[in-house]
Amino acid sequence: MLEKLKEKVLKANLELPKRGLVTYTWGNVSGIDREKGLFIIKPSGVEYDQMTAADMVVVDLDGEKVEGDLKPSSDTATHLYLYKNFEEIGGIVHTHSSWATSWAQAGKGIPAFGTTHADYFYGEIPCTRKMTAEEINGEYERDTGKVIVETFKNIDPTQRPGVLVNNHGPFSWGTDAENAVHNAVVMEEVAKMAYRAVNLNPALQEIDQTLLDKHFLRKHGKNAYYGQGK
Ligand SMILES: O=C(CO)[C@@H](O)[C@H](O)COP(=O)(O)O
Repeated sequence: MLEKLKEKVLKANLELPKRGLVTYTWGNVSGIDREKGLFIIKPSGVEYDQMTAADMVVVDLDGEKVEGDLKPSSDTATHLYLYKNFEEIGGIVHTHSSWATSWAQAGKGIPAFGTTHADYFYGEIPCTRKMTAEEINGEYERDTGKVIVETFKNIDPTQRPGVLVNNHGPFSWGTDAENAVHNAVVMEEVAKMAYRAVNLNPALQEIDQTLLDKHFLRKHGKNAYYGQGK
C-alpha cells in the first residue's frame, strides 16, 4: 500500500546523508497521506545506503504499524504527535545535524539574523523547554512531540517549519517529506551562519520586522505558505 508515498519518503530519507545532515543511522523522515489517515516512516536502525522503499513502515494515526517487516523509527510517536497537532504539515524530519544540534544542546533558539533565515522562517527558530524526569522516563518520544507543540502555542508552524528540542536536536516539517528535508537543510545552514554572525558581533540583534516581512511574506504570501497564518 501507498507505494508512491513510500518511494517519496525513501527519496527524502536518502537526501539526509547526501546533504550531510546525518551520520550512521541517525535521523528519520516521514510523510503522511491524510486522506487515508496513514503515514510512512523510515525503519529504525537501518543503514541509509541499504534502505529500500519496501523497508518503509506504514503507521496509522493510533501509532499502530499497519504494514512493514521492520520496526518503525524510534521517533514514530513524536512524528505522530506532530501530525495530530499540526494539521497542515505533510512531512517531518528529525536529524542530529551538528550546527542545529549545537544550538539545541545550548538550549538556545536560532535568532533571525538575516534574509536567508527570513526566506524560510518567520522569526526565531525556537528551542523547547527541557523535558522533566517524568517525561523522559515515561512516554519520552510522545512527550518530545508534546514539548514541541507547547512551544508553538502562539506560533504558526507553517510559518516556522522547524524547532530545536532542548538537549536533543532539530525537527523540521513542510508540505511533504521533500519540503521538510529542504527546510532541515536550510535550518542547518542558518544555524551555522547565526553562530558565526553572533561570534563576529556579540552585540548583534535580530533583523528588523520590515526586512523579515519583506522576505518571508514576499516568498510565502500574507498567509502561511501552506496554511492560514495565526
Ligand atoms: O534521536 C535519536 C536518538 O537519540 C533517533 O532519531 C536516532 O537518531 C534515529 O533512530 P531511528 O529512526 O533509526 O529509530
